Amino acid sequence: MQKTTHTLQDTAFNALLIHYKTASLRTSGLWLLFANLCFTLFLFGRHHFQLLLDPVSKVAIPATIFDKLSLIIIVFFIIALSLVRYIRGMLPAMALAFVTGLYWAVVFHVMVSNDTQQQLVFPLFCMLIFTALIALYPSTPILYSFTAPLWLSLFVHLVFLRTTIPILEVAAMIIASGLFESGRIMLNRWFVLSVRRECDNALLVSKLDDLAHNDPLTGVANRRQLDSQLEQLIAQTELQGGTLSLIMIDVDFFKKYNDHYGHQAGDSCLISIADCFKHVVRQPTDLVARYGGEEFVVLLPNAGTQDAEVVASRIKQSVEKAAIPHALSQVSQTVTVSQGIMQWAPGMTSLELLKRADSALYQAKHAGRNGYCVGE
Ligand SMILES: Nc1nc2c(ncn2[C@@H]2O[C@H](COP(=O)(O)OP(=O)(O)OP(=O)(O)O)[C@@H](O)[C@H]2O)c(=O)[nH]1
Repeated sequence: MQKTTHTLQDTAFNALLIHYKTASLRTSGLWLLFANLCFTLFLFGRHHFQLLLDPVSKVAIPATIFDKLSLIIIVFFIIALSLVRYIRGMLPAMALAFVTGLYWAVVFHVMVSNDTQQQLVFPLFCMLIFTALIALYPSTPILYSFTAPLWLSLFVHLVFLRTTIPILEVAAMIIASGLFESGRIMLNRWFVLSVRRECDNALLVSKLDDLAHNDPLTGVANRRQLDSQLEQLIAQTELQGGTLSLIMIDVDFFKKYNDHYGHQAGDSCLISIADCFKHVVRQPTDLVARYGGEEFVVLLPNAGTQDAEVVASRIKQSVEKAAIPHALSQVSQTVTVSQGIMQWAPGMTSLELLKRADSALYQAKHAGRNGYCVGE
């Protein structure tokens, strides 16, 4: 039982985690693509910045292949920005992240190969990976799809394409990697923890709601829910017209049952009887409630006396079919119930309706039990 509850809790938690991951990645993915577009625009505009900042030297940054493809790249980012909300599933998201990361890896390669632009690479690399970290930390596979080509291109360049390995730059890259990975783990833990808290709170609220509205033994509605539902139904029927009936049910010779079989068996008997009631009413409009002790009430909206009598006879049959042995009953060898039916009439309060149903039940008891009487 406890294992089942744990599995249900885990399932709820996993569903919530996926929901929040998707929602968060959808928003932050947009932001990341926008940041990428800004970085790209900066790169394409850097010739003009350079000339603006240093007009005397007139040293222009040489154009690369990317400057020639600038329009295509900007259009790619704009399309990706407008498509991001339609992305469903992990693979397409990873593919988009990978293509974007690959684009930057190639950009870096071109920049590193071009001597005058090398100083831009490391700051741009750091900005990109930390921007990606902020946006994509809820999903490690998507984050790594984006950053893996970047790490790889820088690593290959530092280690294989240089004549001597630049120790300082390698050290800076290792520090950046350490900060990135520890930051990712920390942010991810906070994310999972906050979703876990949210899930626990939701479960707690649902448990409290259950306790506030349902009877803990039988699981049917409790007196509080019955009272509020009855008031609502009376107000509704008064306003819109229509019919409303109520059946009050009492288990026959239940004191004797308890005395003979014990209180625990009495509890099990009440659970089985409540199950019988639940199975014979219309769902979800009718309401089965525990009125108190071994008394139950069935509320039947849009039902007149005749409909209620049909339900009462179904209840009788269902309880008989359950065949719960009752050695001390004077009317049967199994547990039986007596029922009082009352139809609501205009002007009748909920208290009056319950009182009249109770009188009808009293009549049914006097008439020999294991049956029902209709109140007036
Ligand atoms: N096991 C159990 N017994 C309960 C519970 N609530 C009430 N009872 C018992 O139900 C019995 C009700 O007894 P009575 O009101 O005398 O009614 P009865 O014995 O059914 O007699 P009749 O209604 O005349 O047929 C009492 O013994 C209560 O202790 C419960 O939650 N569990």
